[in-house]
Amino acid sequence: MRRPGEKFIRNLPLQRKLMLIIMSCCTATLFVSSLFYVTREAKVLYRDQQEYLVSLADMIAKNSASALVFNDLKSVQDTIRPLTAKSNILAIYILNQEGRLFARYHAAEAEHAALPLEYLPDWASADDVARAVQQVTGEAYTSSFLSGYATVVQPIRLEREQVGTVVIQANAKGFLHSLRWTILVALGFMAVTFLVFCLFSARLQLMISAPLLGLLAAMKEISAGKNFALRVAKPCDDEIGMLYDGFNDMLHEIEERDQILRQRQAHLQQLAHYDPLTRLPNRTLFYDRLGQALFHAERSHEAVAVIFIDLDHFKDINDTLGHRTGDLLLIEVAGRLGTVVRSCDTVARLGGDEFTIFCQNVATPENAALVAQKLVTLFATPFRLGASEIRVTASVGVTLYPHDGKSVDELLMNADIAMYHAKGCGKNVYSLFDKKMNEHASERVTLLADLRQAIEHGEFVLHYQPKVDLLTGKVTSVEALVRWMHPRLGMLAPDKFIRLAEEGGMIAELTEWVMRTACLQARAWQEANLAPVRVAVNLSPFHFQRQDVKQSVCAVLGATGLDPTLLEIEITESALMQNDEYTCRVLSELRDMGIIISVDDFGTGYSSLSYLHRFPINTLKIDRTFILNMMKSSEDQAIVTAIIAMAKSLKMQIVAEGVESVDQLETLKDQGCHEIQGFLVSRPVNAERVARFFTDEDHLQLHTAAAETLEGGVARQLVRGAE
Ligand SMILES: Nc1nc2c(ncn2[C@@H]2O[C@@H]3COP(=O)(O)O[C@H]4[C@@H](O)[C@H](n5cnc6c(=O)[nH]c(N)nc65)O[C@@H]4COP(=O)(O)O[C@H]3[C@H]2O)c(=O)[nH]1
Repeated sequence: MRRPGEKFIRNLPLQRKLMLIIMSCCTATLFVSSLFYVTREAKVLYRDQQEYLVSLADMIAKNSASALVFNDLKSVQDTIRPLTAKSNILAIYILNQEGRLFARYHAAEAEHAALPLEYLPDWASADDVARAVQQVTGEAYTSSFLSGYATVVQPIRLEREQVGTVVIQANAKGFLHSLRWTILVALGFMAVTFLVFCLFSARLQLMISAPLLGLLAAMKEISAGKNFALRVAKPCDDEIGMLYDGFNDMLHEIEERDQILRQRQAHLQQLAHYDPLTRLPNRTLFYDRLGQALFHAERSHEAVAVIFIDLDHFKDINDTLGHRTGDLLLIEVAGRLGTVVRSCDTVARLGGDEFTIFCQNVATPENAALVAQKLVTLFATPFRLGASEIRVTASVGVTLYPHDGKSVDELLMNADIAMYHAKGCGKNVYSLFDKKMNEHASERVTLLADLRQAIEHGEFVLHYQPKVDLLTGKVTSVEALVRWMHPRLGMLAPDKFIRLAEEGGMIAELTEWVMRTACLQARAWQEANLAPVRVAVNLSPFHFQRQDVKQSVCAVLGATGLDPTLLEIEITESALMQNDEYTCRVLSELRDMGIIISVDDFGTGYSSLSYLHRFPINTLKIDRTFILNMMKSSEDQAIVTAIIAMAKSLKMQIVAEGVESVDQLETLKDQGCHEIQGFLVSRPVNAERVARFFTDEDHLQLHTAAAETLEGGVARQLVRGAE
């Protein structure tokens, strides 16, 4: 337990503590040395006094011994009289051999009550005198000195025989006087030395405490200003100097860590608020800024336009040209978007190929539309990425505060809906938000829920479209195309729900159902003794993102017992490019099993024709848009010619999709296309109706003849009537 004084001392400032220590030590030393000095001086004085009295007593004893023997009082008195003139001698007593008072002499000054022999009468008995002398002798000199006098008792001897006793009593005035002076000198010395010590200790404590206090001041300054770049100048080379070195080292360390911390904080700040790729504000910062802009707009009654931009077919670019190119494109796009808006507006990247912009103080919806149009036009110029040039378009959705919505979430949702609307309108356009779009959006949500149920309840049917060999006119295979028998909306085409199934994560289940049904159907045709017909099934690119494509195909083949050579798998160009190595491996394995691999919608993607040979592809299906336009566009005609030539050189089968007219058929035939698929032969029809095509009839001859003999429109109706 600490004592209160200890606590008080501990809490004293350093300077005071040092002063206290130095002064305590000095005072104690002074006190002890002065005490020693005074004691020693007192002893010397005392001894001098004593020796003086003893020498007087000896002298009296020597001079009065004979007179005492002869009882010569007068001689004795003569001997002692001169001594009594000395100021310090109070009384002298001579006792004879019997111990009785023989002679006495008192100093002239006033009686000294303390003298023990003073009141002894002259006739006092020897015993009384002896007792009085005994009492005097018994008193220590010291005490008698301190009590104001001193007494010396000396025997008077004559030839070794004691003939009397001399008692001298003296006052201690001289001794005390000298002692006082000695004490005064000691005190004076102490005072002067103390003063000198004070000055010295003040200086000394300053020498010790100043560097420490300097360090303390520097520490306070650093902790107040957080300026870790500050350094303290070392005042000396002792332990305190080492403390300064340590302090500086520590500051250096802290400064370095502080710098790293600041850099990391800045980096984290950047990561938290900015998109690392494009350096545009990210979703968090955009939400924050838009929130503030809306707050400001509400107070100043201004309108704010929120714009959602989504690149069209960006995924295909990523899949076919690689993610590096995709990233470079996004950076370029971000740069271009920044050129359209004012400095007070914000361009952000929400993720993927989605960008958002808000423009403050938009006077009218027309102004917002103007900005949106500018944004769409931005994409008219191709993007130059290194050596290659990429054309990409964007769909833009615009919504207005406060007209369309008041909150950040609402506005972004509206802009998103408007953007989807623009995509639905054929992409590369902008669309202003309309409340009706919301209805579409909610319809989409309802349809998604319906789709989930449809998969559970099996509300799908397959239609089949034949592919016909251009040389023999016979059906080579049929493509299975799914339809949804919606309980409320009737039969829905795949474009109404395939994307939904992909986005809703249901495509794998749906594809498996399609594959199983198509394989079962092919088996059924076989069992009905029809010529073996191959069925082609579409595999979604999303399906390829799962790592079990082969497994699910094998499972279906195993379950249905269909010969793998009677199964064809159609995948789009983008699926082919998506995961190069994996896709290539899976397709090779499937082809090794005898399954035919076709590339669907060929020509719409970004695949480099030169590396097609690396994939295990049997067939290329030229996209129907080229077939549709080839009779009017020489460019499309050239593309079709090039695809056919290239496929031939790679020893691939060529199928032209969407053949509707005899002209198209003839042209394709002339160019050496192998097969056609299209309304000219048949629309997709149910299993029962498609089976009619599995005879040996030359379907091309049939349709061509019908088309040639009748007027174009009627001919087509007839041709389609075959469905
Ligand atoms: N204008 C015109 N169109 C023609 C002609 N001949 C055929 N078509 C249409 O072209 C589509 C051919 O299928 P696709 O290119 O694989 O394109 C398919 C395919 O990509 C996808 N799809 C269909 N069924 C499935 C499926 O089971 N799974 C997956 N993943 N996708 C499917 O939906 C797309 C559209 O299918 P459908 O609406 O059945 O549309 C079919 C067919 O009706 C023609 O002469 N003129």
